[in-house]
Amino acid sequence: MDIQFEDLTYEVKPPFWQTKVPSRTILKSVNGRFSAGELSCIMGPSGAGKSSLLNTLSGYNYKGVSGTLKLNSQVRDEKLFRKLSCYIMQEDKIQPMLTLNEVMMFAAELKLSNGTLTKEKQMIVTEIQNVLGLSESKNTRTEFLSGGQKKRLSIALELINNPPIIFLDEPTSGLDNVSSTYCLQLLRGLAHQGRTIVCTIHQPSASMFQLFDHVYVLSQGYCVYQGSTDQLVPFLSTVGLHCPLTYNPADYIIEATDGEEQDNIEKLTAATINGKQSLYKTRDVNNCYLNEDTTKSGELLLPELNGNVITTKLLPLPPIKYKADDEVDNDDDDEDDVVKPGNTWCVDFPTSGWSQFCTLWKRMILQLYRNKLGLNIQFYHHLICGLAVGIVFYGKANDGEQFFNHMKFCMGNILFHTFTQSMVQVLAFPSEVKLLKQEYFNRWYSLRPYFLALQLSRVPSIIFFSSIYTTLVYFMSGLPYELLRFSMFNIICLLVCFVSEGMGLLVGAVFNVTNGSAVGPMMIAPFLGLAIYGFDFAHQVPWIMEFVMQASFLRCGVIGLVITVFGLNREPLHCDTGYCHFKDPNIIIYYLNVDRKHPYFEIIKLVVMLLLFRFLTYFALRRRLTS
Ligand SMILES: Nc1ncnc2c1ncn2[C@@H]1O[C@H](COP(=O)(O)OP(=O)(O)OP(=O)(O)O)[C@@H](O)[C@H]1O
Repeated sequence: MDIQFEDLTYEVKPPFWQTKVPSRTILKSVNGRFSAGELSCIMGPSGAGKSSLLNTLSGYNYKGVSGTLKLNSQVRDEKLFRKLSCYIMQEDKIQPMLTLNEVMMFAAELKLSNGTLTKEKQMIVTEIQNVLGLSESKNTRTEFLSGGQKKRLSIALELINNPPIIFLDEPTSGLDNVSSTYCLQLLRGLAHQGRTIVCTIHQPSASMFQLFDHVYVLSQGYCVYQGSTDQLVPFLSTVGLHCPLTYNPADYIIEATDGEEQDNIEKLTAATINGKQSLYKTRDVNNCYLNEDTTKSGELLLPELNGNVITTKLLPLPPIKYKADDEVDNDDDDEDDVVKPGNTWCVDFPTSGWSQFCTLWKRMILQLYRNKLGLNIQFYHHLICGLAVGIVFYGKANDGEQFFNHMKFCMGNILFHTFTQSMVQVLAFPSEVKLLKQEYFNRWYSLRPYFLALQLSRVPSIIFFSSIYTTLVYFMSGLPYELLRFSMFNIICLLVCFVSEGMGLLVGAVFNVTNGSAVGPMMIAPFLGLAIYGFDFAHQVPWIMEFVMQASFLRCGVIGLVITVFGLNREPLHCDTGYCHFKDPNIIIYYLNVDRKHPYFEIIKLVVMLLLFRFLTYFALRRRLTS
């Protein structure tokens, strides 16, 4: 499938509050073509606009983009194009805590249709592992893979559903020369089977440069060369730029077009008519380069890696029919697309929402269970904090003289759950969002099943750890051995956990770790202020403040605990000094002006807040994934 672009402009506007900063044009009416069966690269000096062009062509950037994008000479349908292409980002974002084979099998579960048997999925996965030289590491956990293996795994994951168009941002970054060459040879082999492979590369060595069929050179947002690698030097000579024989042509053109060589940029842009003019080597009758990497027996010969020559069968590309007019999908709702018969590329999601949910849930549970260090930290955190709070308030729950300690006990428990659950998500979720963004962009699954799996996968561990803490503090503090009271105590603490987790997820969905770790506590602060406001003058709190205080889930939790601890027909407390003002628990309840409140009402409010934070997180994620 050939990609063409005409008068492509990409303009970045400053944020609305920076009124004096002008908008910036990154790509300036560039033109070009990337053909099927070729390994193409976008080159240029740093800041030339390579990543911007790749992001624009892949559909990753769409705001501020103007011009015409075509597929096989027809204006492309973006939605269909997304199904035909995949984008492998520079940073290798790979699911942690799983082995290479498991990661690939989960990807196969998500990317191959429900009708494909597990045996067949494993065969496809094994074949790709063989082709990409990953079979020896298939049982290695992804975090222990080398940089080159990670890069090949990123490619392997996207090859599972065999897309005809692959975009890669800097596939060789962070790799040594041998691994880079191996990676490019691999991509060249895949391209020569009929795929369109486009990657950006900063400055390839001479040997790497020769592996590309087609190069597109950008400088300052203009196209300064487009054509085959072997035509570059003759082309440069026509405009008076003579590349010495011993010089790497890639280095030469980058040096000749860096920011200070304005004349050269203008000359070359004019000569290529900003990409409209291209210089190709001879093609065969099928308008495709002769495939020198493919042997007659249908095997792909890959270079030697660690002493082994990898010879394997090709990953054939199925025949692809593309007729933009026929295939335009007018359904606006991404989630409800149906399979169009006869063309497997037209499936929005190859698996059902339920199947996506099950696969994602299994993957999340496995990752959670494998994260032994994380589980141990959480276990000891809850155990030690539970013991510490239990010791501090040991036997005090029955003491009529300890009014302030009773309040500290209720608030302390709520604060413990709030900080524990929210901060874990604030710190952990942003990295998961990056992974989600890549998988979502490459259409592995839709957001709804992911979100549901995310919510449900954490429930068992939150219940388990929270119960350890609450059981310890409940019994060590000396609260009555009553099932209803103990259950209510647990439920209220659990609901605070879930609301706080939701708040942490919301912050993690919107902000990165650095900003989130400031915003997270900042968000808790007003809720905390509202939670403790007015307890010592509860009957004089103005109605407006009473109304505002309802918004604090911490207050709901504290009131819920106060009523649970001192309400529900609690027996009078002990009093050793003869007179204790708060000996009767009803006086505490009255003093705090919660005598007309019921714990069930606080529970309902907490459930509403729990749902509210979930909805906000869902919409924040949706916005993040589509912006
Ligand atoms: N969203 C953005 N807002 C402002 N400037 C941007 C934005 N995206 C890109 N730029 C600017 O556009 C120019 C081109 O960026 P781009 O990342 O495409 O360059 P590049 O050729 O890939 O560079 P490098 O090789 O250094 O990665 C840079 O000067 C960059 O600062």
